[in-house]
Amino acid sequence: SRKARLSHIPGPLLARYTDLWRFYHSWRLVKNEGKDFSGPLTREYGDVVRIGPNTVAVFDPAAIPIIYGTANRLEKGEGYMAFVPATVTTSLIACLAEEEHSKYKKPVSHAYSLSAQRAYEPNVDRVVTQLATALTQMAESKESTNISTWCHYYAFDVISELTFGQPLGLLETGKDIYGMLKLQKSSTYYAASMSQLPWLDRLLKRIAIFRRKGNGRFVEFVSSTIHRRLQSMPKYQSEEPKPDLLAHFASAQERYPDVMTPRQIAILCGSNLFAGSQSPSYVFDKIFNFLTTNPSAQKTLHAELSKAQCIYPVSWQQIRSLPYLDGVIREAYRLHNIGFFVLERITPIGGLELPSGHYIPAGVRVGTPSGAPGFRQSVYGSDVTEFMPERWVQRPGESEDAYINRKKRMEQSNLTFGYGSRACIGKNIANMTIYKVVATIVGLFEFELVRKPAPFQVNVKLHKRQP
Ligand code: HEM
Repeated sequence: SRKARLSHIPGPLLARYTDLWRFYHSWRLVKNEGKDFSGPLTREYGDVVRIGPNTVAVFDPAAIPIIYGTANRLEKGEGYMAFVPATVTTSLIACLAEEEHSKYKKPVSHAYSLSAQRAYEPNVDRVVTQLATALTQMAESKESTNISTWCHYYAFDVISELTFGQPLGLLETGKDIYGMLKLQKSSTYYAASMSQLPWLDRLLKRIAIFRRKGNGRFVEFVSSTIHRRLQSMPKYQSEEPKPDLLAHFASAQERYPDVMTPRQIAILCGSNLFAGSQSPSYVFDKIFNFLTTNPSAQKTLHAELSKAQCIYPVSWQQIRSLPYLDGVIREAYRLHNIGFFVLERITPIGGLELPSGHYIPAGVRVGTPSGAPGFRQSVYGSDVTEFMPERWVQRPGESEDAYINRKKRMEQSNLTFGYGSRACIGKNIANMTIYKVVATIVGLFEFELVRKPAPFQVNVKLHKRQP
């Protein structure tokens, strides 16, 4: 029986019998975002823990290449379907079979590459400038504001601008005009918990009310923008730089007419807007929570930007290797991770042997929660829960070699963007849009905290710095 097959893997008693254990914990972890859940679990059960009748969570970073590497190419588990609407089955994140995934990824992967991204930088600058202008007005009027919300607006507007050449308009209006922030919050709860009970997700999606396509006005805005752009799109040569992702998608239509249908292009754009704004919004929240409660860190970062003689909005080239800025953002990446969702894969015929020596039989859901490796005390030290940009910077007295090795270990014990063929396709875009905006607004403003921050509530008074 299933129970007996995994009886050699330790775990909470209830989890042997029901998925309700992980359902509950996943929901609770979204609520207590940023908490280290892996520490208590591994202290009690070790690095390989049975968290459901047929699900095993693996916390040993050495297992990451085995589970996610291209050598084994394990397929994704059904839990991923909870991340997409009922009618969408060809979104990259939810293509469970590897072959199916390659078919849909191949025509679009170039659009997300570093070389394609160079052409997007002016679009990012436009949106960064829009945010800086809104913040300048608030600084002048001396009103206090929630900087976390404004960065969330930026996250939506910038990804929308890069996807189809037009922002959603949240920064311009200063309002969540489509109710996206609320929708994103409820979707996060839904996906975190329903991914643990895929049968319930399937059932709910059969019920009419869950089959609605979501927020009507938003869907209409997105589809009419895409439609209009596709009608008036110039014909690009395949090597020619293109201003945004939609231009790449449209030009791939010629070479891959069966895959890049108008519907698939709409799916790609829609999932970009969601996947591309959700994690960044958590990252911004962490960054500004940290910087506003630590004025000395704000000073250090500002001093680094001044020394680099940054001109605002900063260029990507100018700031991509500033060590303290890099440390601030890497800490937010490491600590922002939400949820208990193991990036689940299905063990292949013949099962899977883990580096720890554990054998997992075939057909078992196995994986690591993306946030867990960043909380590894043996790699990051006993202060893992602290936001400490300095841990990414060379220490006084530390040799070059020792620093490189220490950093490499931290990078290897990290699953923020996933690993292997299913890793985040938007990582380069995420880096550029996040580094540029953080550097620009810390360069232009000083933030004074007006009350103790809470999740997604970082209320500040802004002071414009002297040029
Ligand atoms: C801080 C920012 C971000 C983080 C931490 C993040 C994290 C992740 C993770 C963990 C995965 C899934 C890996 C797996 O299932 O094994 C993923 C997939 C994905 N992300 Fe991101 N992401 C970020 C930003 C973005 C952005 C800006 C975009 C769009 C431009 C994006 C688009 C996607 C897509 C389309 C997938 C599915 C890829 C595939 O299966 O081929 N993400 N991301």
